[in-house]
Amino acid sequence: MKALVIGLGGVTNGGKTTLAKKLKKRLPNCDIISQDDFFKPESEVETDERGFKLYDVLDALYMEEMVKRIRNWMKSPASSGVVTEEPPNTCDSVKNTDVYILIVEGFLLYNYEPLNELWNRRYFLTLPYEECKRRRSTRVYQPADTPGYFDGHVWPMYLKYKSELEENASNIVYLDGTKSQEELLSCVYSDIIQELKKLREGNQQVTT
Ligand SMILES: Nc1ncnc2c1ncn2[C@@H]1O[C@H](COP(=O)(O)OP(=O)(O)OP(=O)(O)O)[C@@H](O)[C@H]1O
Ligand SMILES: NC(=O)c1ccc[n+]([C@@H]2O[C@H](CO)[C@@H](O)[C@H]2O)c1
Repeated sequence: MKALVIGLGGVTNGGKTTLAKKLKKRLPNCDIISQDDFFKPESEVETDERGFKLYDVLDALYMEEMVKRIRNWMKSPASSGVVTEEPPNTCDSVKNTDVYILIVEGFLLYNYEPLNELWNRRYFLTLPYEECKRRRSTRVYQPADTPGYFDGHVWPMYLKYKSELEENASNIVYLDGTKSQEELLSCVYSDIIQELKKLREGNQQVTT
């Protein structure tokens, strides 16, 4: 059995969750793990001297639990309940596939060492400051952003993380999050199909 582990990272409100759900609908045997499900409870998240809760750092997340969840999936993808009906709108090259696909979506995926060896392919959605701030202002988190939170914590942490990636991490496919949902979907979908084909061709080489 073969598995593909896809990272869908990027800026807050970049459209990660939206894109992951659309991909799942079009790909066979596809499951999603969301980093947002691993946030610590508010009482365990540190507060800085300005009174900002420090949510946009790895310390705010139960990362070991997330790695365990991913590794469990990899041990036995078929038993995680993802065996799906053939998606009606998928293309021929993924029909009758024995490949399982895991999409891990989240805002801090590529600066956590234990995850680095797991990815088959990594994407990163970006947004310019204005658009990110606009989208974020329409969302209500629990707890809600306090005044100045975006400019004082969220955006600076994102810039720091992104510049670390640009310096250290290779093979990340950057995506412009201002593109339409359809365009992003078709770009990432066809790229994943190429990865599936590579896996299949790899299979053939082994068996013939
Ligand atoms: N391509 C797009 N163009 C315009 N708006 C989009 C696009 N994709 C998503 N959105 C909108 O942007 C907002 C954020 O989307 P989404 O929740 O998918 O982002 P996210 O990256 O998962 O955010 P976070 O991880 O911070 O919760 C939503 O209101 C969504 O409808
Ligand atoms: N899910 C949460 O517990 C939570 C609480 C407060 C803020 N956030 C924000 O989620 C984004 C990642 O999706 C980060 O930018 C956090 O600020 C999440």
